[in-house]
Amino acid sequence: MSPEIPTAVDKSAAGTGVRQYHIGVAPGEVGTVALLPGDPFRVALIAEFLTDVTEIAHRREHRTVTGRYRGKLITATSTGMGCPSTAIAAEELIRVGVTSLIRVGSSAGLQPGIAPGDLLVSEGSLRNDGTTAAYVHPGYPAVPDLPITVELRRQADARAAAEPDAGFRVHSGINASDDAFYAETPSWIAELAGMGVLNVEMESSALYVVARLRGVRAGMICACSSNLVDGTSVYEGADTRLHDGWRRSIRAALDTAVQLDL
Ligand SMILES: O=P(O)(O)O[C@H]1O[C@H](CO)[C@@H](O)[C@H]1O
Ligand SMILES: O=c1cc[nH]c(=O)[nH]1
Repeated sequence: MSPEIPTAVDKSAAGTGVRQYHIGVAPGEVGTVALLPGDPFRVALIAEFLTDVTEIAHRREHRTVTGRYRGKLITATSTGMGCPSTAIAAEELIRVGVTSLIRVGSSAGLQPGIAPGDLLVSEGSLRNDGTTAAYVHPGYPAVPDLPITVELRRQADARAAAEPDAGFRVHSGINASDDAFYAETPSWIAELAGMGVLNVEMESSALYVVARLRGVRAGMICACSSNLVDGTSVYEGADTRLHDGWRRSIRAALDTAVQLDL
């Protein structure tokens, strides 16, 4: 029998009600809903839609602003790339009072016909990451909040209807969350596509699992950056379609926050 080792720190209780160690945000500085891009530079893009913008903190990859959209207080915090930093950002935002988390990401299409700039609403995430394995059983599903998901789809469709000549489409389905961008081999991409997985990104599985475990709501809408099966790519060279997709996904997330009063 191994001896019981006493521990001084219980992380499940650590840091509640104080300025957070990684994201640098304190209770009272955030709204109840947060939009989560991966890239700190896209926090500024979200801020363009807000009034009364205040930068709260910028530590490591986590930049946070608050502002108002149609009167509602909105927080935007970047997660950085991948599940480890996303889980930290989600845990710390929840500790300071956020109850709804909407990722506004970029993601690669895995089915033919998904084009750069198209909008992708997540109905669930295949957990190909290490972080969620530290939290839950292998069979535990990574699923978003249903009302948020349905409203994201409705708002995305409304954006497409409002811009009939813009040439983008809306898709929804299961995505994968991979840990390793450059370890996505042709055979892994084909396997995901063969299972009907719609798109791949790197954060939503952690976001959904942490949200479920902590009793808050989460969802995701992405803009397509490239298509890994038909080869339409914006990885090499500038392309305005991804940027336009980000703006539309942010608008759909903000309107979802207002419509559901998150
Ligand atoms: O643009 P973001 O939101 O960071 O999302 C995608 O982009 C990064 C990879 O290029 C990963 O973080 C992936 O999930
Ligand atoms: O956005 C992403 C994430 C994973 N792999 C990709 O090709 N793109």
